[in-house]
Amino acid sequence: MLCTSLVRNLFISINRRQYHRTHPRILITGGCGQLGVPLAKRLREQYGVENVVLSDIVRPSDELLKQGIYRYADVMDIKQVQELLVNNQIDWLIHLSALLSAIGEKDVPLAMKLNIEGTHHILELARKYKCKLFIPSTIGAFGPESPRNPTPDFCIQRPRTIYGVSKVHTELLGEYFYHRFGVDFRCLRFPGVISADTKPGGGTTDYAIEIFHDALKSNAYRCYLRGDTRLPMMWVDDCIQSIVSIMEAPSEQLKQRTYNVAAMSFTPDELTKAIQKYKPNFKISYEIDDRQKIADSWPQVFDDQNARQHWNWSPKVDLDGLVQRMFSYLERQ
Ligand SMILES: NC(=O)C1=CN([C@@H]2O[C@H](COP(=O)(O)OP(=O)(O)OC[C@H]3O[C@@H](n4cnc5c(N)ncnc54)[C@H](O)[C@@H]3O)[C@@H](O)[C@H]2O)C=CC1
Ligand SMILES: CC(=O)[C@H](N)C(=O)O
Repeated sequence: MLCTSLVRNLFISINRRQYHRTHPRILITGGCGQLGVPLAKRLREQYGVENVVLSDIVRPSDELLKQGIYRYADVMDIKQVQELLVNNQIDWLIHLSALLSAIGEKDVPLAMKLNIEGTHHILELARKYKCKLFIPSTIGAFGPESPRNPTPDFCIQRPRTIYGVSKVHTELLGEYFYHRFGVDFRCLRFPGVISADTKPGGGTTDYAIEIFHDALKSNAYRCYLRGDTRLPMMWVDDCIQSIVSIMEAPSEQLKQRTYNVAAMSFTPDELTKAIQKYKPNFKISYEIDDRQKIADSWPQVFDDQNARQHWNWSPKVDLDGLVQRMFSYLERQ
């Protein structure tokens, strides 16, 4: 009798483990921002609505609430995230909360607290509860001394923003936790991500989103970066696909824990020309601000050959595809 029940329990536990492997329970922090909303949508389609918990400190829209589970969690308070991890039997932790580059320079103490202390909490919880962990990094993790065209995965990194410094800290600490404690840490350095249905959160690359809204509203845009400022960019669906791909990649396929991912690079002048194919009378003017200095210290072209070779990374959308998608999404709204 005892033996039968032991065998049955063992069976249930093996089945549950297998189920969690194919249907991981996922917690996203900072999930109401530009990347979290489309990421939650994609993960819910892939692994089941009930398996994805979206968390943030902001009040979610009614539409977001309808899409699945939402919980309040401030990453500065480790106990709030811990409670969610435990109560929801989380397998994958996707940590998106951060202050981006431009907004981070406006409130350095908050950026240090959120981007550095918040990340310490997440790393500690991933270690304690053996969660697979994804934290994005950025082109902003490089600085003026880095090679800018192209910028490889491994080169000098001396960023000059608190955002960049906090992301280098995340990359190094995540890799340390992988080597020292076996935390399955995975990290991608993203270019500026372009999307139509969620707003950008205060970065240096935001112009490449704002320009479409203003093109539709007034056929004109005043840009805060010089016309020849080349930066790496990516359509949001490619960004979301890269997260799913790296999370699903078998551990032995990953020869490093932090990878560059790229899709395209363009300047405001080049983006203007691509927009004028749809709106021939569109005009751009320039009023340069502090963000120029940040952009001038960042990569112009990202070298992502390791991601392509190790886990078959391959973006789908180029500049013309991006412009076409932005107008078709925004015109429908
Ligand atoms: N959007 C982009 O172009 C890029 C984004 N990334 C990275 O991707 C991640 C997500 O970026 P986005 O979605 O664009 O940022 P976002 O600024 O749109 O969203 C960040 C979210 O974090 C939340 N948050 C702020 N304080 C919090 C706290 N104490 N506890 C919990 N959540 C808090 C905010 O409410 C917000 O919803 C960030 O780590 C960012 O560095 C990296 C490269 C490019
Ligand atoms: C590239 C990023 O990390 C972000 N969009 C920013 O401009 O700060």
